[in-house]
Amino acid sequence: MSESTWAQCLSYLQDELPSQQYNTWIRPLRLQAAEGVICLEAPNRFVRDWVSDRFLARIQELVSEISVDPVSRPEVRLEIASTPKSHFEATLNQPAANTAVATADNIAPAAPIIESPSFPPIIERSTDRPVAENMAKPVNERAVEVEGAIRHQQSALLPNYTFDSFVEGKSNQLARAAASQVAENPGRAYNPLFLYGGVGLGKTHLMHAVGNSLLQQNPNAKVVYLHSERFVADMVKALQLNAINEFKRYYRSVDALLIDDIQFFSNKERSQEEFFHTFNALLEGGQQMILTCDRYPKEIKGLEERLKSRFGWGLTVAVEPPELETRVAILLKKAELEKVKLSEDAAFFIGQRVRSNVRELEGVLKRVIASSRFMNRPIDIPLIKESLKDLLALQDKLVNLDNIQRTVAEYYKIKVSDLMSKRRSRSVARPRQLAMALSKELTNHSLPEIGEGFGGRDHTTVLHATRKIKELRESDADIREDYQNLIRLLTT
Ligand SMILES: Nc1ncnc2c1ncn2[C@@H]1O[C@H](COP(=O)(O)OP(=O)(O)OP(=O)(O)O)[C@@H](O)[C@H]1O
Repeated sequence: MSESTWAQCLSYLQDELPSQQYNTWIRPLRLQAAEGVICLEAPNRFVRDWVSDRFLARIQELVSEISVDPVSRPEVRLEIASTPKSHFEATLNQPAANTAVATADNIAPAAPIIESPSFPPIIERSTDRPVAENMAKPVNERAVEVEGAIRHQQSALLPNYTFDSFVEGKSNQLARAAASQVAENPGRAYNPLFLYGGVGLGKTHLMHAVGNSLLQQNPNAKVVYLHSERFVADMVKALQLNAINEFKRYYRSVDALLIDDIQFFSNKERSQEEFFHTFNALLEGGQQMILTCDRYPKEIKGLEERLKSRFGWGLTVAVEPPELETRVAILLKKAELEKVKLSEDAAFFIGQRVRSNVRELEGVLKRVIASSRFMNRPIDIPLIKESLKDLLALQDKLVNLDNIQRTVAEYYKIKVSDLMSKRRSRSVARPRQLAMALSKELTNHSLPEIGEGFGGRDHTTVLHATRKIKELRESDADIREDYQNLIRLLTT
């Protein structure tokens, strides 16, 4: 099969599947030329099994339809791209040390240092110490200095960011499953694990959960967590100290490298170059990498193509904003951790009103807990209303029936008056039902009020609409995606 037939097949799949599924499962597949068969390479076993269970039949069908010669229909085969051996297998049996971070003495044998073939100009320049001053220092001294500086700056893992304290829901199920597989099988399950999604949705939490679990299994493991800006700063420092080899050695000696918010590598060419080589060395050495980003790798502007494509070699998973049930479960869990009594009704009330992300949800809960302590009152709905007065007033102003109707009409390219009309054709009836369901979810209006706002309909019509949309969100990927997009448009 030619590249172009596969591209055609991809474009069908892209239309058929929600983007998250397409990006996670289909996009990483690579076509390998073979005679009479179509060999698709999956980056790892997990992707291969998943694609095989859920998408292979459809891929086969499409390939047969698209193929020029219908008689010799090629068979589609899925294989795993060859993966490196896990570095953890080699280090797991080493004696435990008191620290999870290497010292100059206990540094594990470094992965081969690949010198950059070309040396682009340094653009992430810093000016606090002239290079010449450091050139005079003996190499060992510089190495210790760089090691010390890096170790000093490196962030510690947060001990409370564990799998136990992470509440699972539909929005993060896949990411959590992938993270726990990485924790069980570092360097082998998926490398790198790439978590992406909006702010405050739990990417850092999951990343730390893997790190904490690795340290629990092997206290001697060198698990390094840092923000991408730290990597850039360390590199600049190393260049100033004329100790870039020590920098390379340090980062390549880790058992697991966790880098947060890699979108900050954007337009930092020298850092990308350095990271590219670190990445290759770690991958070759079977050392685990986990990366987070606020968007899908291919959408990061100012990032080299070769890095983008390498990020897809492991598993790329989205973390979505949590749905209501998960928001409520998170609130109950956080209250339990804080040893505070929170009824389900109260959690539901907050969860319905705070929808953007988990960090905001936590902030609101903290405010409510503080008010309850301050006023010495139990957490009930009147107390919540009082302590969140400003936020609720602002929300009422922002999300109302009017702007829900306008947003939905715009989204489906229909008129607001269609939503009010009695027209029953699918092209307006479905958007109308969605708009009603969103009104129920996002505003404090009662069913009769919503019915009234949609051309004087009965409250049972609104009830039917909300039930129908709930059902469709389970069974119809397009409706699920539309609903999430609309929530996002209306609440952020
Ligand atoms: N599913 C969850 N269960 C429990 N706590 C969660 C969950 N998701 C997020 N949190 C909490 O929400 C807060 C924000 O999460 P985190 O810092 O991991 O977000 P993030 O996706 O990395 O955001 P950013 O991109 O802004 O760094 C943290 O305190 C985290 O513990």
